Amino acid sequence: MTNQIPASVAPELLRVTELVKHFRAPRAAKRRGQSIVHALCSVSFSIGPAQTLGIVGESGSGKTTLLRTILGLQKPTAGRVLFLGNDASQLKGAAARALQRELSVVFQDPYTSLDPRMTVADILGEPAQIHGLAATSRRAVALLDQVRLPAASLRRFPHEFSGGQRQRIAIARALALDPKLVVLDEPVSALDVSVQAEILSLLKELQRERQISYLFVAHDLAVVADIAQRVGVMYGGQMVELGATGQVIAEPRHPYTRELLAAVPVPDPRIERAKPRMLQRHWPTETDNLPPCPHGDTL
Ligand SMILES: Nc1ncnc2c1ncn2[C@@H]1O[C@H](COP(=O)(O)OP(=O)(O)OP(=O)(O)O)[C@@H](O)[C@H]1O
Repeated sequence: MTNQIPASVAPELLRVTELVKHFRAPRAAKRRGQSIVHALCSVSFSIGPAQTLGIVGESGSGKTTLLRTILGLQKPTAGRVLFLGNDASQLKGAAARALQRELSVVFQDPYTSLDPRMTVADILGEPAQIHGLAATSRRAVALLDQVRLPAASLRRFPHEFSGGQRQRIAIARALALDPKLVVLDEPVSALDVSVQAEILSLLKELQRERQISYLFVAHDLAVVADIAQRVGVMYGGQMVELGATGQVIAEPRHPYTRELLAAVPVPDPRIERAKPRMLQRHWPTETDNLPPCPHGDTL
C-alpha cells in the first residue's frame, strides 16, 4: 500500500486566477497617450505538488510582475493568488509566517543575490533566524550536501565561489526551510551553457528527492523545455499559451511561440522534430478557456 495521492486528485499548491496588474505609465508613454501599463492581463494557471511550470516570455512581457505579485511583493489590481488554498494577503501573524516558509525564491544573478559580507554558514542560517528557528551547522552541512558542495564551504564567502557554485548556494538557501514551492527567476541566465546544464540537472534531482514544485521563469524556451512538464508563454502581459511542454512545442499556436522555437540556438530534438509540423493542426491548450483580457484602466 502506498500513501501517495494520485495526480488527478492531488491538492493544488498554487492557483493564480485572472491576475491583473496595471501600473501608471511613465511620462514618455503618457506623452504618446498611454496612461496605464497593462503588465498582467487576466493571467490564470495552477501548479500541483512536485510539478514544474515554466514561464517563458520576452523582456517586458510581465514575467517579473507575475513573480512579484505571487511573492506578495506587490498587490494585484485584480485577481487572486491562492497558495495551499490560502490567500496570503489575507493572513496575519503566525499563519502568514507559516505560509511564507512553504515558498522561497532563487534570483537570476548569483553575484548580487548573496551578501558578500556573510559566510556561507550565515547565508544558509539566515532563513531559519528570520523565522525564529534554530540554525545549526549540521543543518547547513546537510543543505550543502544537497546541492553537492563540500562542508568546508561553510566558512567561505561568496566571492570565493564560481557563478555556478554561487547559484548552488542560493538554491541551498532557498531549500533551508523545506519549502513546497520554489520560484526561480531566470536562475541560469547568468551562467555558461555547461554550468546551466549542471544546475538544471541538480534542480531536477532535488525535485525527485524532495517532491518540491518549481515555478521556473526564463527567456529561453529550450531551458524551460528541459525542466518543465508544463509551459506558459507570456506576451504583452497575457499568457498566450499554456499546456504540456511537448504539446506547446509540437503545436505552437501563437506567433510569438513560433518565434521562440525558431530562435532556440542549441537544437533540442523535440523542438527540431516539431518545426516542420508547426501549426498543421490545432490542439486545444489550457488557454483556450481563458476569459478575454479586461482592458479597464483601473490602477
Ligand atoms: N513599477 C512599474 N511601474 C511602471 N511600469 C512597470 C513597473 N514594473 C513593470 N512595469 C512595466 O510592466 C511591463 C512588464 O514588466 P516586467 O518587468 O514584468 O516584464 P519582464 O517580462 O519581467 O521583463 P524582463 O525579462 O526584461 O525582466 C513592462 O512594460 C514594464 O515596463
